Amino acid sequence: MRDEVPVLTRPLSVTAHGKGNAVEEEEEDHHAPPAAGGQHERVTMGSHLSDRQDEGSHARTISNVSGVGHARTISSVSGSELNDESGKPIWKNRVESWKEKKKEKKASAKKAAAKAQAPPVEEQIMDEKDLTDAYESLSQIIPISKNKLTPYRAVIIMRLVVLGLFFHYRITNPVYSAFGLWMTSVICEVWFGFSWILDQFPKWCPVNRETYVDRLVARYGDGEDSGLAAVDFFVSTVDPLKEPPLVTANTVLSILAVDYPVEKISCYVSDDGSAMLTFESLAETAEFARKWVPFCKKYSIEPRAPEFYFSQKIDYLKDKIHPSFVKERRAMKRDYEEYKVRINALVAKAQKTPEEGWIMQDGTPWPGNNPRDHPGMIQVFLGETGARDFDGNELPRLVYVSREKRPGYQHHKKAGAMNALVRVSAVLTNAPYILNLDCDHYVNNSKAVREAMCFMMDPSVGRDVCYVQFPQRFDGIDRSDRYANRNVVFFDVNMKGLDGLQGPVYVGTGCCFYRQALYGYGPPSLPALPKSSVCSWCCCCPKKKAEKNEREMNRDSRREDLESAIFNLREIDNYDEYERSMLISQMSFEKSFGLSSVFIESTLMEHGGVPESANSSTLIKEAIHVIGCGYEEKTEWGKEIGWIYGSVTEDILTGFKMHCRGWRSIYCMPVRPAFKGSAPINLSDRLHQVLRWALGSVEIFFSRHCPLWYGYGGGRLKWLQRLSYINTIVYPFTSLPLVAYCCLPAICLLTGKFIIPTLSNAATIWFLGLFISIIMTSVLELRWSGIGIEDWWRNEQFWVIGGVSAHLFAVFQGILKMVAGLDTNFTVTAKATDDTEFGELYIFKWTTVLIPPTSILVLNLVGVVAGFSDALNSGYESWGPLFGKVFFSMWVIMHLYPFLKGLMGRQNRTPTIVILWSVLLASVFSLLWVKIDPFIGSSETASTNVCSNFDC
Ligand SMILES: O=c1ccn([C@@H]2O[C@H](COP(=O)(O)OP(=O)(O)O[C@H]3O[C@H](CO)[C@@H](O)[C@H](O)[C@H]3O)[C@@H](O)[C@H]2O)c(=O)[nH]1
Ligand SMILES: [Mn+2]
Repeated sequence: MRDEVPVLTRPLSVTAHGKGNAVEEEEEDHHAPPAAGGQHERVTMGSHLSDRQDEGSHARTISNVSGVGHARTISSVSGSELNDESGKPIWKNRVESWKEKKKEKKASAKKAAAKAQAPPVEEQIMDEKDLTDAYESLSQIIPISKNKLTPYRAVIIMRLVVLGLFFHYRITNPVYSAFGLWMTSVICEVWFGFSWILDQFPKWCPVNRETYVDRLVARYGDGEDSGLAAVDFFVSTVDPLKEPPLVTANTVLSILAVDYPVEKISCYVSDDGSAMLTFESLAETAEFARKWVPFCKKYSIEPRAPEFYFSQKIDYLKDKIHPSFVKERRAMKRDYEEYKVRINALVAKAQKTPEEGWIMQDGTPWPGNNPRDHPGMIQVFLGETGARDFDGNELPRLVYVSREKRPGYQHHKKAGAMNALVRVSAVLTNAPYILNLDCDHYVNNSKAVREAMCFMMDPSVGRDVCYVQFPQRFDGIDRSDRYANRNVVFFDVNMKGLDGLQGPVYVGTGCCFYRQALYGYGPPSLPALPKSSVCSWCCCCPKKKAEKNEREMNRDSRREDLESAIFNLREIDNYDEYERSMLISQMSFEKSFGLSSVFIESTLMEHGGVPESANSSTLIKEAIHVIGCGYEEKTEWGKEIGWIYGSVTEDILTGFKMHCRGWRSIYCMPVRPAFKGSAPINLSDRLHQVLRWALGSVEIFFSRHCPLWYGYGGGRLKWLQRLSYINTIVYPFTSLPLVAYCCLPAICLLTGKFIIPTLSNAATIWFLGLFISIIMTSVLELRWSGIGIEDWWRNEQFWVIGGVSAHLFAVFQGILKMVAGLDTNFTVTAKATDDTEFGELYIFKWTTVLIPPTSILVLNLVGVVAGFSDALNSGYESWGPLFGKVFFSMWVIMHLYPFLKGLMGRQNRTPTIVILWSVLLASVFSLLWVKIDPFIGSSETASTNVCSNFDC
């Protein structure tokens, strides 16, 4: 057979299979050593597209070997031989015997279980201190000092009290001359107060953590035979034109060079666009990695993404730098430039699709020519059996995966892609941990995996940890971070707060999962819930909730069965193939996991790994099977298992489900950021990103997973954690009162009315008190979190900008989607490619999202002008109330200022024009105002108000 198929010098063929399309043929001796002088030999489990002639016969073979066929054959076998004398199925006996054994075990393990019941943070701190004597723990909670936290909490309580008194005052003192305005403003204020509570209280007990990476090595060893757990990296990419291959390549290279035992790392790249460009550039990247990885390891360089490494300035005069390093670095840089040229050539070639579609280098058409209708494709590069690096060492396995897509099948965007990877990786490598990254998030700290393992592999911490989330950090953001791209307040304040509760939310990238947690089970140390313990506090538990609870119960008992299966597989050495499959199908795992017994079996292996007997060609076939477009039909994928579908922010939903099951997550912030990504820095792209996130939240709000009502019966979500999840899904709705509130000052200025009546002494105190407590909470928050005031202010500004534009649109789109079933598409955020520094910042695309903030801005500017001209006309006594209103209006304008800047584009180019226009507009309006003045009657009443300068 080997003679018939030409030996590939470039692995430009892929394994593709599906619905009678191209069917692959396995290279029989794939374990053969790399071809002599095969500098390009990178195929490991690689395969060739079949000889067209025996396609038919081969297709039959496949369906015989694949899990589907297998399971079917088995279930048709008559049951007699599988039953014992009493007619009971053998597997059932085994389950029972196992359950008994487990009971015994449980009694002895009770103590341990009691301790593992996730004690509150304070206790945990104590515990950990005690434990340091017994053994060195791999991480520690560093509590925030009492003298920072206590005043913070005191001020929060104070603010809450003052807020109550303030509302009391506001509601009992209506402004009859402007009742509508007053009413609107009070409603808005009540909503703001409510959303403040949602935002504030989850930050009640923030924590910091510290990891001890060297202790990890001390405990588990390093290198080939260390006890470190394996990790499967997932990288998602969809559109090589928006997500440049070079960006993805850098991510991949940084993963392959990560500081971790090589055979424990695999990198799966999901190509949702089925682009030959992505595939070919991955092949180039695998080749380049053979030079790049040994270089990184030899000199311990950081970061290990070449683009970012070489753009760093290094000081050659530092004494530590070795001359050989300088030489090699220069050579490496040249190699990288050449590699870049090759990638760019591929990109250039890919700009125009040939009419007959893409042809691979071996002359066969690219199976993915139609991205909406193509077979699943898999190609393995490097790895155990593949090409070695230039020093002769093994490299991590790199797998290209493009899941099957067919018209009429939902593919569920990123979540669907991730789930396909979960299954492929389970079949091929089955690492117990999964680390997922967006294509533009490279590994910035080569110890990142070790950092995660400090939690995951620590028996005192890791048992109930579903994931370790790292903060998202970014490159290439303008120094002042005009549009709050860094999201510092979220990543350094809110997330630390959540870490003190049940753990940070999952943000879609830079997150290391425990694979078992993705399979829909609860944490191991929590017992199955007894029926009575549910709803201990919700006395009015309706029937529906009880039903839900029951479902949860069933899951837990199913888990028991699953565990029994694990037990069986381990206890019995010479178990029978048929019996095993019987066990699996009988226990209806297929209903949740789909029809792949290979995959289901992999889920039974808590510590990962593939069975040694497994033959790589059957594994590849099975891998193709599990990325089929119909695989998830009538299963629980996306509902209970894996990444959860139903929202464009699949990340929030996925993390939420895990927390509901009682898992906890960990927030890990190494000093050197673990991962770094890019963010859209121009206004329009940024607003669209925020729009998508907000839309995702609205989708969750209207779904069955709404945190307001989901998961009470049997759920294990802590209530402050729930509050925070509620906050993440209701925040877009704050846009409605926000728009109203931003228009109010302008309307007041134009009509001469005001929303606050004459102030009494008591009222002045409440206003002052509120004002001061707001400032104080912010200041104290800055103090414990260590973020800068500028970051905080940018966040405030962008909260208003996003609120009156993107969030508003998200609310309407979300409602439209729910009512009319209109679907919105996932617009991938464009990644920065512009070489000029911050050139992106000034790109300006006009979109409808910009209309509301522009109108609000203009309205307020006009209001201020009108107010002044009005005051000029009416004399001295009207200046008092004017200042109150102008202050109010300025508050809005100040918040929208970055937006104004964005509208103006590059400042040093267009200032004159803009100034001209604004002067023109302003004078036209003020002149008009003086002439017409339609509100002359009402301004009399307004002028009697002695209004304050304090507003909120
Ligand atoms: O059909 C799709 C669409 C997107 N993606 C990938 O999803 C990732 C995120 O997309 P991007 O456009 O970069 O979105 P961002 O707003 O930058 O991403 C943030 O927000 C998303 C939720 O909306 C999360 O999924 C991301 O992890 C998080 O970084 C990228 O790697 C894409 O390649 C797919 O794989 N398939
Ligand atoms: Mn992104």
